[in-house]
Amino acid sequence: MKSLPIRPELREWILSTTRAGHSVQAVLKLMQETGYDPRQSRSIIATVLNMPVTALDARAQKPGRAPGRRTRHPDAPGTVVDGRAIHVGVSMESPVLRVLNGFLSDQECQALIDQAMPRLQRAKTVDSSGKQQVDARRTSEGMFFGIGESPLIRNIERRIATLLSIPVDHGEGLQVLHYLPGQQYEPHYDWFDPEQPGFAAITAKGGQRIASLVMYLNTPEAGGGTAFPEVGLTVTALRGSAVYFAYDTGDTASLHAGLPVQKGEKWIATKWLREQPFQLAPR
Ligand SMILES: O=C(O)CCC(=O)C(=O)O
Ligand SMILES: [Fe+2]
Repeated sequence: MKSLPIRPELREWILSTTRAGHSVQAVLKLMQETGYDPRQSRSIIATVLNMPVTALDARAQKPGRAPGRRTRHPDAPGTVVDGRAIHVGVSMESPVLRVLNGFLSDQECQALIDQAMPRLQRAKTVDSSGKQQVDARRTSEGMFFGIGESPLIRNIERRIATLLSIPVDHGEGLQVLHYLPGQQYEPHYDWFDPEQPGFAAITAKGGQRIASLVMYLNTPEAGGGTAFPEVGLTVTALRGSAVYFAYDTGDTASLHAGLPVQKGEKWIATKWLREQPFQLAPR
């Protein structure tokens, strides 16, 4: 896209208004009310705030609640699931987020790493036509466990289902990712963008994603936290803990990134949850 000349006063106004706590969507609305056309205002805001225009397109969409089932957000101070005490270390409502301490035992973390290691491949993302593709934004290696494929996986899936009060079959297969120093997962949303041409194909089974649980299987020596840049929060990657976040379609507060590992390595297991059953789960 060609860059537009932006008046310094307009640039300063956008910066000071967002710094004062107004949402980007509010800034967009104000600009349109003062006569800027919507495309032009999006492009100007994206340039000034140094963010992808696509993120602003999503902001402009009306956030929507997927019609299906929702997860229950765990309450502080925590709960006992299957005899395991899980503590809510941090709670936030926008985005809806919980840091869950003690979600996995050290043995479970190690077993997940050991079982995933021989099956790792360069991590893929889903492209706009619904196909899996290698993605430069995601430089880690990964693999998927089949739903309920072993007693270990079944235990973890049941724990997630109980804690979040959603049936096991609403989950996608558990994904394990491995990052080396310098590797990262750049800012993204886990919900699927309805404007993307592949949306219908991606959501044909299971519908929209409604929540994510990222479990940390080890503690990187430096770096590798999960950042939520819209709220200035970084969750530390700590073995056995997890971050849960839930979202509606278009919820831009759920923007998140796997920060580059600076030293050591990082292993995570991610469970994405859908609004409808995604698969037939053996129980
Ligand atoms: O690596 C992380 O901390 C985040 C991973 C993530 O965003 C995902 O698996 O969807
Ligand atoms: Fe993600």
